[in-house]
Amino acid sequence: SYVIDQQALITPMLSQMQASNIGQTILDLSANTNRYYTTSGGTNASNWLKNRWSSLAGGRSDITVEQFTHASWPQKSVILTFKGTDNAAQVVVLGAHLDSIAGSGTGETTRAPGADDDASGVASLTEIIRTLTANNFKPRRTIKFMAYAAEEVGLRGSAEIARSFAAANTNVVGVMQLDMTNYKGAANDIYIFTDYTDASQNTFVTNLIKTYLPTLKIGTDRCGYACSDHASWNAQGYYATMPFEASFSSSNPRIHTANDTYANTGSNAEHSLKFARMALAYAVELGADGP
Ligand SMILES: N[C@H](Cc1ccc(I)cc1)C(=O)NO
Ligand SMILES: [Zn+2]
Ligand SMILES: [Zn+2]
Repeated sequence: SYVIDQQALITPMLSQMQASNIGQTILDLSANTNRYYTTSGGTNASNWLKNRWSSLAGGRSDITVEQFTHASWPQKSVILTFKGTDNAAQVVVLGAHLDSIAGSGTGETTRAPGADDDASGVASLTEIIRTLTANNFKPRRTIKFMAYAAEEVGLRGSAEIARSFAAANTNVVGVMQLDMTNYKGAANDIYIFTDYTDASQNTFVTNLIKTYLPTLKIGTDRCGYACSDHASWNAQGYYATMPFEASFSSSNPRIHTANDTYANTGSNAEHSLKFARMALAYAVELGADGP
């Protein structure tokens, strides 16, 4: 039931969220030569994020941070879990991908900052976690934040995780993917992608934006292929949504090159902040439902 009724909790949190925090995380992540799934940079970024999210979790016993080991490559995915209070069996997932790429020959010394693709998504999730923990937020449902390994090489990290959740019959009630949130290439602010996603959840997210971010303009588009990790969850029959920075034709032209930098998105994270706020509202509204 996509009821929107958490305004008292959400509205004050939205004003605490800051673009500068998102920008700093983008810089921290893109400081690695690259975050490719087989390089030391890719492993370093995973370990750095695990530590970063662990420090945000503080000493709370209902928050855990883990690294998901992938058998056939070194980069681990990072998962932070808010265990639900009285409806913990139902799970909400918010994801972004940790890895970066600059051409098929990416190796140890290849420069791939991946500031927009997808440090911007991981940084948006990080600002949500910071805000939720700062407000001692406790959801009724379990909420999992995921930074996937190996998205650029075939959505491989999210595919393994989504398959393992399906195999365990985990009741994931909804998934949101944030991949590329900081390049405002088109007229509208947030584009809801309609392929490999769920129509009724897309409507819910549209209503969240109208409720909590009423000045933002909403567009829709489609990729025409499985263009990010939401497709891994969709493939397992889970409801997914991917809000995206621009229309397909106007998306960031510098991705997958050494020029996908924070500076090339204006050295600010104002566009990402819209996505972080929308995704916080998604997490809190969906996380608020009882059994
Ligand atoms: N394929 C996607 C990039 C991508 C995704 C959606 C759109 I619209 C344009 C470009 C990718 O590289 N994800 O990491
Ligand atoms: Zn990419
Ligand atoms: Zn991406």
